[in-house]
Amino acid sequence: MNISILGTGSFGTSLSMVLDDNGHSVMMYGRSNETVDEINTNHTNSRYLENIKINPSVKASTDFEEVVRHADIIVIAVPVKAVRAVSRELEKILLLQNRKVLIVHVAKGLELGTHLRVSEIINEEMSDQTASDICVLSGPSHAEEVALKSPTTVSTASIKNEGVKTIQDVFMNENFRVYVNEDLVGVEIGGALKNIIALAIGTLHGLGFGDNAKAATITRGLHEIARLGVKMGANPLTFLGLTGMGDLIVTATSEHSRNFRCGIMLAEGLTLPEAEEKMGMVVEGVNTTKAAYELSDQYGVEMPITKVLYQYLFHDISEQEAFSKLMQREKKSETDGLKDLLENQLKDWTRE
Ligand SMILES: NC(=O)C1=CN([C@@H]2O[C@H](COP(=O)(O)OP(=O)(O)OC[C@H]3O[C@@H](n4cnc5c(N)ncnc54)[C@H](OP(=O)(O)O)[C@@H]3O)[C@@H](O)[C@H]2O)C=CC1
Ligand SMILES: O=C(CO)COP(=O)(O)O
Repeated sequence: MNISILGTGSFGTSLSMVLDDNGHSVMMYGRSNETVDEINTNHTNSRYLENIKINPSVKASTDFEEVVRHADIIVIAVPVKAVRAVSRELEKILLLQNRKVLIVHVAKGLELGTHLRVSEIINEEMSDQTASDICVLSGPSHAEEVALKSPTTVSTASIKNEGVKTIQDVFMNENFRVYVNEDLVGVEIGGALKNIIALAIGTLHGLGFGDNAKAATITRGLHEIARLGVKMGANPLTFLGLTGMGDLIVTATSEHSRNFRCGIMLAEGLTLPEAEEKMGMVVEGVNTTKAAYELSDQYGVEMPITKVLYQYLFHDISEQEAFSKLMQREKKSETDGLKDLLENQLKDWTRE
């Protein structure tokens, strides 16, 4: 098939290799002349994927119209804050070309202000005339490892449940396994909110906290992700899967993770803008912490780790204050706030 990837960052580039390996004709859209020239000439993308040779048949261009015209399937691989503008432009071009494509996005986060999930943003900007379905592809999948063909498993879900089979077929190979999931909300919420927990654990790591604290933050982090997700309509079981537990583990324990590394830099004393600047790549957990904090208020869901991280990032409370706030909360049962939600929601998802 003809597939175009919007974004020449780390993940878009690694996915271009998966798709090219699978025999598809792949074009990438990038806004930087330098990166596009490097991909076409040297078959590398040194800013985003060091020491990786990209398949020579992958082509890149700064001409958005040309890249869109190439495709039956479009992969949106830009940070969440760019998804609305890119989708709006895509809608405009596809209307001019009088064409309809299948959309799949890989962005993990929530939009600031609207709190929308990424498929909702795209759906607001695109019409039935241009998009046959809007899918997400998400799961534990660091770009650096995908590019090395290290075995990776992800899930796909979509608005109409129509395009997922095609997405599974075009991406899947012996090193890249794709599952279908019917729970779009859960898949997107798991992928977005794990970044908050990874940022928090990076900070803990940077401050020299031990493995006990990290395990506690992963476990309690998953609880609060599930609590919010379930209130938003997700299947509780999704949070035990690749896009919940799976992505949380990989992001919260890996030096590849930009969220984890950003947390370390904060613990070392860099300000948030300094840490983001030094990273030079997107740290989705920052905006998502703010959006999730506001959502937790809107849905009346307790999210103590998100709340404390929000205060630490945006209201300058010290690390010490942050962690004593978490540890000294009132006494609770471990399943408080989860049991009823899970039981009721699970019934809905298992009813035929
Ligand atoms: N990296 C990973 O391992 C994974 C990332 N993801 C998710 O994928 C999304 C993209 O991440 P990733 O590739 O890592 O990000 P990077 O920071 O590596 O790259 C972002 C890319 O998006 C481009 N971009 C930004 N704004 C625009 C815009 N307005 N129009 C066109 N292009 C734009 C950048 O272009 P420029 O270079 O010109 O700035 C760059 O090519 C994120 O939501 C991330 O959470 C998901 C799974 C794994
Ligand atoms: O989502 C990812 C791996 O699944 C990448 O995480 P980071 O954005 O923290 O690098």
